[in-house]
Amino acid sequence: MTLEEGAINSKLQELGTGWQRQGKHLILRETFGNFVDAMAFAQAITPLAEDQGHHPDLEIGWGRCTVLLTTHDDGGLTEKDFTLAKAIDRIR
Ligand SMILES: C[C@H](O)[C@H](O)[C@H]1CNC2=NC(N)=NC(=O)C2=N1
Repeated sequence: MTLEEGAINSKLQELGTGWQRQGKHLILRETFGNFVDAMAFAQAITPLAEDQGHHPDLEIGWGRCTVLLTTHDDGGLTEKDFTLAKAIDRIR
């Protein structure tokens, strides 16, 4: 079940700095000093996603890893996206 606007805005405030809401996505653009660290960040997210059965779209380039969260099955933002975002915050 997708979250209502008010719930999305209040949950967004509970997340770490840098998370942005764009339409049906939560987005985090992390930067690094090299490609290896960007890849390592993506790899560190892997077990969190597997544990939660919820998977981000990741875009990796030199010095950057962009995390996009949405619940494809429901067509928008759900609790699952915020739960994964919080877990990602703990490994930043
Ligand atoms: C069958 C499987 O559990 C589902 O397709 C899950 C897997 N991971 C998922 N991840 C995300 N981000 N959205 C989903 O709707 C989703 N669905």
